[in-house]
This record gives sequence, C-alpha cells and structure tokens, in this order.
Amino acid sequence: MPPVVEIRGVTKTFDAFTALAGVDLDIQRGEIFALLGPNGAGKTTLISIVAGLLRPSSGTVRVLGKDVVRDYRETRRAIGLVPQEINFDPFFTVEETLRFQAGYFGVRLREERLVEILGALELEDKRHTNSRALSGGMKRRLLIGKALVHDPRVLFLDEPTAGVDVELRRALWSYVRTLRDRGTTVVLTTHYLEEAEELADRVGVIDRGRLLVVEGKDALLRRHGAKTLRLVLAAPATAVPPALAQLGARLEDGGGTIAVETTADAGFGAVLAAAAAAGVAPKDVETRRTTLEDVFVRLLAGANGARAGRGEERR
Ligand SMILES: Nc1ncnc2c1ncn2[C@@H]1O[C@H](COP(=O)(O)OP(=O)(O)OP(=O)(O)O)[C@@H](O)[C@H]1O
Repeated sequence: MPPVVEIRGVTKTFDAFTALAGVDLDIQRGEIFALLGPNGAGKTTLISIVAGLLRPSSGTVRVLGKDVVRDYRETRRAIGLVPQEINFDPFFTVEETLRFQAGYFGVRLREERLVEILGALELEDKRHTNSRALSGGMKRRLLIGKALVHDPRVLFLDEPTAGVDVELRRALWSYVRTLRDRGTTVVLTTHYLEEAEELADRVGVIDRGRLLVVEGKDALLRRHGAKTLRLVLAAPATAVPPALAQLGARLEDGGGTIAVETTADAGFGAVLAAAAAAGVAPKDVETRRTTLEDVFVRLLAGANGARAGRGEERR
C-alpha cells in the first residue's frame, strides 16, 4: 500500500535561516508516528507544510497521493490538525465550536459523533459552556475535538497533551490508539518522551531541520541496549577502569556511578566480573530499562558531538 504521507526533499528557509534542510519521510496507513526533537528542531514547520499551512521552499509532499500545494482542498480535507496554540473563538460554546468546525469542512456533525468526541475528551459536562470558561487542559481537549469532527484519515497532534493532567492524558492515549485501530494515521510531536514511548509505532528524531533517525520504536530501543546496569560507588571515581570501559561503561552522577548498557541480561555477568577484577566494590547495584528518553538524549548528544568535531557552532 502506498504511504499515506510522502515527504520528499523538503526544505524550508525563513530569510537566511534554514528551518528544514532536506527531509524525506514516508508515513504508513494506520501507524502512530512520533516526531521528536528539541525546541526549534523544525517539527511544527514540517507539520505545517504537510497540512498545507506553509509552503516548502523546495521538495514535495503528497497526502493520500495528492500534492499538498496543488491539491490543497483535497489534502486539507484528509487531515486533522491539533495545533500547539489555542485557535477558537471564545464566545462560542463547546458544541458550537465543534459544529462550526464541521461546517467549515462541509460536514454535518451527527449527534452520535458529537457525543463520541465529547465523551472521549471528557467534555460532556461542558457541551453548553462557553469555551472561554474552560480550563487550559479542557481547551486543549477541545482543540483535539475540532481536529476530529470531519473524521480525518491523518491526524496531526502537535503537543497534544501539554497541560493535560496525568489521568486524562492516559485516557487520551487510549483514544488515540482507538483511532489508530480504526485506520487513522496519527503523527504526533511531543516533549513527553514517555508519551511517545507509550504510543508510537515508529519514531523520527529531528534536529536542526534534519532527520537523525527514523525507526520502529521497539527496534530503536533494542538497538540502544535494553537495560542499563548502574554500579553506585562508595566514593566517586575519576575514570572508568579500562576493562569496564571496553564493555562500554561510562561515569555518571559526577563519578558516583558507573553505567553500562547491555542488550541482554547475560551481559551483566561480564560487567560484574570485570568490576570485581578491577577492584571496584559498588555499594549498590541497580538495573534500569533503557527508555526512549535515554535514546533521545544520546542521539542528540551524538549529533552535537559530530557537529563540534566539524567545528560548527550551536544555533
Ligand atoms: N515564520 C517564521 N519566521 C522565521 N523563523 C521561523 C518561523 N517559523 C519557525 N521559524 C524558526 O524555524 C525553526 C523551527 O521552528 P519550529 O516551530 O518548526 O520548531 P519545533 O521543532 O516545532 O520547536 P518546539 O519544540 O519549540 O515547538 C526555529 O528556529 C524557529 O524560530
């Protein structure tokens, strides 16, 4: 099946500044794709281009086989976009806001669909409330509702749960999965790495307008070591003994901990043996599952290191 979103050689410059430096990416039907990156990496710019809100400086984007610039009306209809910023009229009620949005797409919002959306977003009680009288988290939920009224094939969620409390965040995650299971493709940006880890089928990491990696989440986590072993030292060390360094050990916590990643629990035996042979007597030993956040931090550190090696400055 052809990809739902095909991004080819997309660049975007704002005056002399390059926000996207050549992005190629395919997003498949029915997957949840998490686009991750530090502030200013280019996530919103990329999403805005795919949603037809911004024009690329070069390159092309197709959604369901249609060009987002040439066939704007058709591709816009296929897309639901939850922007970072609140963009509704505060004088309308929740229900009116959703109905007007449906009207904008030429769709009549059926009562059962309205009730489903209000239920999923836990806004049933607020149906007749003016949107200016909603809390910040409720406003974000209404934004998600607005993006869903026309039943889009592709849903873009730019920081969907910023400011949403933990309990409701979990409820929203479950609704996003339901949408995916019904065949909706979901592209999400988030600064909560836990959110991406929980939801994503595939992950793309973008930094300074370039994709550093695009990979299945499970494969990415496996490749970066499933577990970390941490030897908590009685007194801080200044260097890792060579035998441990060979196994990939590094110092953390200002020298107070030696940390080693391994892909299998069996790998820890060699680490403990090397530690004992080198006279390292930890006061505690911890193991921790490697998280997407660990991988993200490492990838960005690697990219920064490579740039520093080439003598480039941080922007
Ligand atoms: N209209 C604009 N004019 C000039 N520069 C812009 C414009 N829009 C975005 N940029 C710049 O492009 C870069 C990418 O911005 P973008 O909003 O895509 O980042 P982001 O990855 O979504 O960041 P965040 O995580 O902070 O939301 C930033 O340096 C930003 O300042």
